[in-house]
Amino acid sequence: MSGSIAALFSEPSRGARLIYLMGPSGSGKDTLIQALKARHHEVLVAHRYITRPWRAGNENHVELSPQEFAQRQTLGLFLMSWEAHGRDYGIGCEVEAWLAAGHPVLVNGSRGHLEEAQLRFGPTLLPVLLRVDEAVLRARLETRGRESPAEIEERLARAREYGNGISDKAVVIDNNGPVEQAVEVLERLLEAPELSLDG
Ligand SMILES: Nc1ncnc2c1ncn2[C@@H]1O[C@H](COP(=O)(O)OP(=O)(O)O)[C@@H](O)[C@H]1O
Ligand SMILES: O=P(O)(O)OC[C@H]1O[C@H](OP(=O)(O)OP(=O)(O)O)[C@H](O)[C@@H]1O
Repeated sequence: MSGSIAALFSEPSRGARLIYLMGPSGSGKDTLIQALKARHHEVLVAHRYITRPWRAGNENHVELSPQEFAQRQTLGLFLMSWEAHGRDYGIGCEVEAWLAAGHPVLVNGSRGHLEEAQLRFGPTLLPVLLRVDEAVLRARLETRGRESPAEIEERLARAREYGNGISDKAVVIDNNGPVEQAVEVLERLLEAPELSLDG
């Protein structure tokens, strides 16, 4: 069945989907994406442009200074962008060309930006929410060790902000257990026939 994931990302098809992966900071999005790519190198993941040092964390993002970010935003070079935890996040406009060429794209998104993204993309956007219990999230953020205690509290407060409103609008993947379990759920989702809409 994994062949269908390879085909999904290698054979252009009309109606390619924007798979919009959300979850509070620390819920395991980067870990899930890396685990999926380890199994399926064909998966196309949009690089994020972030005003965060490229060395920080385990994401292959593009570091921009606040000035660079503001310039690109002014020039309309972001397909979508948002601010969180004192950082600016952007998804580049190149992703629109990938979708137009018939390639589905996995985007590491934001719950806070979901409404705007859905207005922009409509049914092309497939919302996926990674869910972890608060105690697990706290432990994961502390183990990650990238943020100060105050920044962890800020992330936990933001995690509570969106509550269940988002889960009603998204496919929910539980990541309280081993990440392999979450990857298998995501694989099944990607292999779902309606995802590989064919021209
Ligand atoms: N299923 C899991 N089981 C155990 N640890 C996990 C799991 N998923 C993620 N982690 C760990 O939790 C921390 C946060 O994960 P990360 O991928 O950075 O989250 P996000 O990208 O959503 O901020 C990392 O230290 C990561 O190794
Ligand atoms: O709007 P929310 O769903 O609450 O998400 C808040 C931010 O956290 C996520 O990024 P990431 O997990 O990379 O945060 P980090 O920069 O702390 O790693 C997400 O991409 C948003 O930028």
